[in-house]
Amino acid sequence: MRLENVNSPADIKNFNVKQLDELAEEIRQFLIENLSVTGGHFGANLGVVELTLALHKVFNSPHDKLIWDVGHQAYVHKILTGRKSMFPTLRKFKGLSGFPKRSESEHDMFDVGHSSTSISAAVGYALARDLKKEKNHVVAVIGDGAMTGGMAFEAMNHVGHIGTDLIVVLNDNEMSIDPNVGAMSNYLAKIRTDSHYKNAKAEIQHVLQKIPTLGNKVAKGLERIKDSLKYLMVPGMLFEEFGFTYMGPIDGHNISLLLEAMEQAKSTKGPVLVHVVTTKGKGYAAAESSYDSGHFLNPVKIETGTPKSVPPIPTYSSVFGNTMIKLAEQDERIVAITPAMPSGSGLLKYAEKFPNRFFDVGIAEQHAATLAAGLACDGIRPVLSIYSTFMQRAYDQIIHDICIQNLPVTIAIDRAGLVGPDGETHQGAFDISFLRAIPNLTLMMPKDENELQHMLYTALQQNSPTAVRYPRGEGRGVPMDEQLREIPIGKSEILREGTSQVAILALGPMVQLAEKAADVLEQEGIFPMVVNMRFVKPLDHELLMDLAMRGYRLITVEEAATAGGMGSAILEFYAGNMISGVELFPIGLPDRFIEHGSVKELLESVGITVERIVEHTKRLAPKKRQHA
Ligand SMILES: Cc1ncc(C[n+]2csc(CCOP(=O)(O)OP(=O)(O)O)c2C)c(N)n1
Ligand SMILES: CC(=O)[C@@H](O)[C@H](O)COP(=O)(O)O
Ligand SMILES: [Mg+2]
Repeated sequence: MRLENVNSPADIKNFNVKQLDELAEEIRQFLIENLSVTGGHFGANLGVVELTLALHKVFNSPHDKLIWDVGHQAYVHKILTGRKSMFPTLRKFKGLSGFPKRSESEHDMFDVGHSSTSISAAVGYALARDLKKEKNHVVAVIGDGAMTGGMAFEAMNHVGHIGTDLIVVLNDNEMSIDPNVGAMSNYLAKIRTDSHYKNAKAEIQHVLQKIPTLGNKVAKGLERIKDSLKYLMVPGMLFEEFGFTYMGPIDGHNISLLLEAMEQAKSTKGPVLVHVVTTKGKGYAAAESSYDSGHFLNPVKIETGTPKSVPPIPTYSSVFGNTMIKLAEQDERIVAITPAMPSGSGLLKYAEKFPNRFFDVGIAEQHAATLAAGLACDGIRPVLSIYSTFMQRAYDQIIHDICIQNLPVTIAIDRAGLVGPDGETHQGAFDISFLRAIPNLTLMMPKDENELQHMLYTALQQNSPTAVRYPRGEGRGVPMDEQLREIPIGKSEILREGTSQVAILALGPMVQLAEKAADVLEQEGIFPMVVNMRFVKPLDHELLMDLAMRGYRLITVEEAATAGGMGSAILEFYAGNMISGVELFPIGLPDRFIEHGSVKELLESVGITVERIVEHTKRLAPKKRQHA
């Protein structure tokens, strides 16, 4: 067993190829054993075992800087940098993060989780090195999916301009979370598969150099031929035109070829791109073949495949996907757009049914939003399906391209609220705060999966931008109405009238918490009003006015940043209408980034609990007059 003696990159520096291959198999076994218990990004990590070994053999982390893109494939990097004993706590509360984090290790150069940031960060490190006149290697490891992200091209454009020494390792496995899409993916496939590309570059350059330089005219003509030959024959020309020296494609599971390539990259001046071809899920058949090789929550289930005895409670995403099918059947103007998350967003069945009305644009949230705007300008009803956290990438496009033009775009915001194990980079904490300030935009959230389908239907009846936010995971298991109905915009739903002059104003799944708190309070003689707020914008002004006039004290509960959230909006409403003296206690996410863990643990850690709602409702409820 070699792995037990590997606790830092130094421990593999003297390994030969055979020993590294043996270690690779032990690491694969380690991943399978550990991830079948903890879950995590299984396929991506199985695919980079040899690549990560080669990187840590050739480069000297942390003196040399290894920067991971998206970072979900950095488990092997963590195993080699002294954290293998922490894997039983992977993605657990207060345990090992699923992504590189500078606070976790000196070998983690950049906190990641959102795609396509690695080359920009690497340029930063390279320029810092140059400014300090230091000597080290900077390596960005980016996947073919992440390479479809615009930021990657912004960074390559800059690198090509400054020409600093930088190595980009492109890990090409033809997969994003789902199969990769786009012209970039097709381009890479061509390079990958065309055998004659293998040594074309060397041969071409050898032949071209042999041609004697003749008179000016002929030379110019030859130059043009050389260029067109290069375009035809030399792989990676796209990257060469960005100023990179392209090397590849290289078998990403052949350690000796990888070592050779990394050594060559190390000794090449200027920007270098090493194109490595791997198989996602390598070494675990089910992960190699399955769509969901992006991340298995528990690979063991694949083998046992034990169906659950009780039909599972549908997830919000699956209800979204099923509702999209229903709506699209009724209205041929409807199309669905996803930036690279078809399966996660519940759109696979929809895509099968309506292939011409489904657009997976790759990791390109900005393009996805403005694409929706363009479609809406010309009579189409686009539904932009996007995770709350990734929507942060498209904020300007939502303002500038969708809302200023007041276009009928529906934004289906999935993963709104805490997502749990993915941690700080993925919590859907901020969308209420950054969306509700935008004029023309309607923002609503259902209390359960049944109300989600009605809200989606309602959104598509509007002629203006409408966002529906809903959480990750299962709904409440409530019955689903057959007939979809329109919910009056800006109208909340009073679930319990109550009699105690205190109201709990809850948003989305927080309604469930509010009702549990009301049950506890009623045992103690306090009968709060419980409201399913439904809308963050526009608020139910009539209800809020009525509560103020009747002297109600208010508790707001939202699984979103308190700063700028629904509670803030209500306070602004009262202030803006010069209504003073309304006591309101906002319960929401605190002013810090929320780490990884289960949603239940995280809610408790931030005080979004039944107990805290009870505590503050009791504090605010008017005291009963003691009878003499
Ligand atoms: C901005 C952004 N959009 C979407 C995602 C979701 N996401 C995580 S990994 C991934 C696919 C990355 O594919 P690739 O870079 O090829 O890595 P692989 O999983 O194939 O190793 C996506 C779309 C993200 N992390 N960030
Ligand atoms: C790494 C990444 O960004 C995605 O794989 C993300 O982890 C998916 O999240 P869900 O599991 O909520 O679909
Ligand atoms: Mg990939």
